[in-house]
Amino acid sequence: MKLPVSRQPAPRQFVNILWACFGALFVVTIAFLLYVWTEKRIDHANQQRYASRTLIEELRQSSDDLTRMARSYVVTGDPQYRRHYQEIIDIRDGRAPRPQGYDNVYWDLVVESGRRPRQPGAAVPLMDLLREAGFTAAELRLLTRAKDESDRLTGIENKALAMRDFGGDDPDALAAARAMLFDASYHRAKAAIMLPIAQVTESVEHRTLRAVQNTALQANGARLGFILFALVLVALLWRAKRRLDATLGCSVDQLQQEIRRLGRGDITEPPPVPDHARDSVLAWLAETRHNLVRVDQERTDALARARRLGKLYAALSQCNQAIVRSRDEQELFDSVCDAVVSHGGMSLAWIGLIDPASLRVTPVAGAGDHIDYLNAQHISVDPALPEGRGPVAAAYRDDAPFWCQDFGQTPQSPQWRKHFERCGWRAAMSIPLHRDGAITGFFSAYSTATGAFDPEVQSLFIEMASDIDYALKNFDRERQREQTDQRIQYLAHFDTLTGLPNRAQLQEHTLQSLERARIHRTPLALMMLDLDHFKDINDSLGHSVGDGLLCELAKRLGHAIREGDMVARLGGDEFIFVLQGAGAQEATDAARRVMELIAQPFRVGIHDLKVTASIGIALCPDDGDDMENLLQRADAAMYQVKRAGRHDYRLFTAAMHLRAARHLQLVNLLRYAIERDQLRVVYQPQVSLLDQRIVGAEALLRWSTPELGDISPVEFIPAAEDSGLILQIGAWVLRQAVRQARAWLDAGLAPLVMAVNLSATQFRNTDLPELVSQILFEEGLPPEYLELELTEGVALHDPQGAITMMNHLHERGIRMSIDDFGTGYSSLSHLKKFKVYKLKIDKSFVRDISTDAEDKAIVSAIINMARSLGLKTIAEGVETAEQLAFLQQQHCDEMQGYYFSKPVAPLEFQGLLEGGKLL
Ligand SMILES: Nc1nc2c(ncn2[C@@H]2O[C@@H]3COP(=O)(O)O[C@H]4[C@@H](O)[C@H](n5cnc6c(=O)[nH]c(N)nc65)O[C@@H]4COP(=O)(O)O[C@H]3[C@H]2O)c(=O)[nH]1
Repeated sequence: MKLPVSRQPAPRQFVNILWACFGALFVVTIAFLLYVWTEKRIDHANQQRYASRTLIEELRQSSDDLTRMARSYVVTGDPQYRRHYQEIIDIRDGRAPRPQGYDNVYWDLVVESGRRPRQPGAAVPLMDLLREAGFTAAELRLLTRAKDESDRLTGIENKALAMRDFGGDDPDALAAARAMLFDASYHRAKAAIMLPIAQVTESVEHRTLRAVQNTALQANGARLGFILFALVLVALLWRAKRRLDATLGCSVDQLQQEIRRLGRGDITEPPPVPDHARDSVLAWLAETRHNLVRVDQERTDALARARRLGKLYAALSQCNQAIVRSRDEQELFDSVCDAVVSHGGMSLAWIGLIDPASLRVTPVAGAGDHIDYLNAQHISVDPALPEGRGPVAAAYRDDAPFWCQDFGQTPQSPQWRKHFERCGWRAAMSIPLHRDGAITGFFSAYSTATGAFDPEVQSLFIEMASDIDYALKNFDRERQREQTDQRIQYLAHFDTLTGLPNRAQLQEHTLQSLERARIHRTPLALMMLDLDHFKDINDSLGHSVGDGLLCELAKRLGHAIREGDMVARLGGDEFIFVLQGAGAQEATDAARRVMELIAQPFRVGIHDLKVTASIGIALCPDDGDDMENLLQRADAAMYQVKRAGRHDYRLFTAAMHLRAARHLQLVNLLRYAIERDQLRVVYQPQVSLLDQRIVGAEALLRWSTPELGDISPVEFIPAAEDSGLILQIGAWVLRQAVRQARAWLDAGLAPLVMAVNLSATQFRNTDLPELVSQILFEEGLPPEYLELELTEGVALHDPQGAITMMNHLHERGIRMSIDDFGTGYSSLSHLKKFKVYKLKIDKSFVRDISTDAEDKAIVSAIINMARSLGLKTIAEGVETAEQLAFLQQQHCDEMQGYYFSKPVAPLEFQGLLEGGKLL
């Protein structure tokens, strides 16, 4: 890590001074060497001076010694002098070895015993030594002259010595010999030697002295230079030391000690830095220590944070594991709170759920210290309340995490502050939890450490909260899925409206019951129940009333069965009973009981309803041993009850089976009736009673098959309706009738209104107005010549739908009449809204009007009511003159019946038309 050092690095001056020191040291060294060299040169000059003098002295001394030896021998005749004399000459001329260190008086070489005190050296002629001794040429010339003079004197001396040798003790010879060595010529010869020697000596003295002096002068200069540079060096070193001290800021020892401390990792106390040393190594060291302390602190903080984060990551991991493992919210909340406290190092963690109505927050999970705090608190997010100003309320207000790093610095309601101080909490957080985008609760945590929620910790907690949100969403999804599964399961087995078992469960149950019956050879009854005229209730009072009735009925039926039996709803108002162990007797008893139950009025809303039911019963094994057969047969039995006037029960019989089989056969054949050209339309005249003219025709369908011959519409029209084939067949009839009306118009016959029966299925088909218009358009018949006959029941089943449909047809100019009027339960209020222009009085009333006073009254009432509503009336089934008379008397508008004509083929009808009046 790079430490932040506030000042510049060591000044350059110190280095410069150091370099100057090195330079000075170098110069001092050179000066010293120079000085030493000059000193050596002085020595050398002195040595040369001394050596020169010694050699010159040896030349002079040897001459003197020779003189002395020669005189001594001549005087004494002692041969040793004679030998010494010769040895001196031999040494001087290099014929005998020169004793070591010999440069002075010859006698130094001779002791009395004859023993020589010095070791012999090399034999070097004196002249050679002189030549090598560095004399100048002039000096060497003088020395050579002196040597030559010495050698000449040696000649004289040799003569004297020879005289002594040969003269012996002869006084003359002796005197002559002595004279030769002491006379003036001898002295002159001697002086001739000494003169050049003296000259040389003087010259050498001068020369060598001068050389010594010169060299001494140079040596003094070198010494001076050395001393000077040494002083400079000392000065520089002093400056360097000062600079070093200034740079270091303390002594090297102290610095070393400080660095050693630093090296040991001891950064506790930074060294004291005096003011003048603010820009020194010591200061930097102090700063470095300071920085190290800071870095160490930061590192410690980072470690602590990393540890805290590590704990929180562990808590997050635990939280995620809890999300994966928890089976429900409570387990999740408990686990998360535990994880945050035990792994995340928080003092307390809790989760509370909010009641949106009261804005109260109820803790549902918590862990950590002072958990009792939660239970004792009223927590709210209502800012109007004192308890609604805590962390949770703050998080709620902004729908965002709330962080409080230091309670001491945060304005909180005194109530919260008191609690937090008591519990030792310094920091807190609260994060809203969401469900479907709305706040559902809060995830809160408290810490005893100030600033515990730094950004990393915050983002971890936010992540944790979003994980909890995610888990809650998953729980919701799972719950929804379970509910959906249960719902699917329920829907798969139960009827949603009544809660009774549905067809699927009925099937399962019946199969099991049949199996049991087969194994135990016991009987079983299957009972089908259908409410009578339920549709009328549904249509007149609304579906909700109808549904209410079915629910009430289901309750009663549920109570009517024994344990082990079942009642299921197949749909609409159709219920099935499976009665185990029930034979004919038990089944009819059960049917009776059920009918009695149903006979009691039902209270649905404000309505008291009285209903009846038709029940068909099939028995196992007599009528079949599988569910399909038994159901078919119970249905057939019930159908017979319906046909027979309803409100009864009936056991299935073989005859019913035949009827059911016939029904099936009819449907099968009817499917191909059009394409096999088995259908035709006949027309029955409708006559005006005012002038007895044919004013209309009713189109009636006829069906004849090779297999079954002529089949009555009373039989096949219901089959066509049941099978849905009526839509196709009805459209075909409509087109035939319209086409026929157009043909008669085209034939120039008097215009008439063509009445065509519409079944309920056709009337409910929303495409009807378009179909009728299209046929009229395609066949070219104006709409006023068409009349659609609706049975009263058709209009009553869905009055509102009927009104809408009639309006649509009316807008297209198509007329409508109500067929079979009087058999249904027409509401006068509805009748007013119906866009019909004619009521057709049912033939059942007409049949007995001549004899039955009640029928007379009814027919009379219908005619009067129609008149008051501005509607025409037509009576059907008029067969007798009496009937006709009564109707005329009642001012009925039109009539239709065998009395005038049966339904006839088109050609025949055309004949009737062309015949004019029928009566
Ligand atoms: N006893 C007696 N009967 C008389 C007399 N005058 C007419 N009738 C019969 O009364 C029925 C009148 O037709 P409806 O009431 O609409 O009753 C019709 C009608 O509801 C239905 N139907 C016939 N053709 C069609 C059709 O094309 N479409 C639809 N939806 N229903 C049709 O079949 C029913 C029976 O039709 P039909 O057998 O043709 O029987 C006809 C007719 O032949 C009479 O003086 N005495």
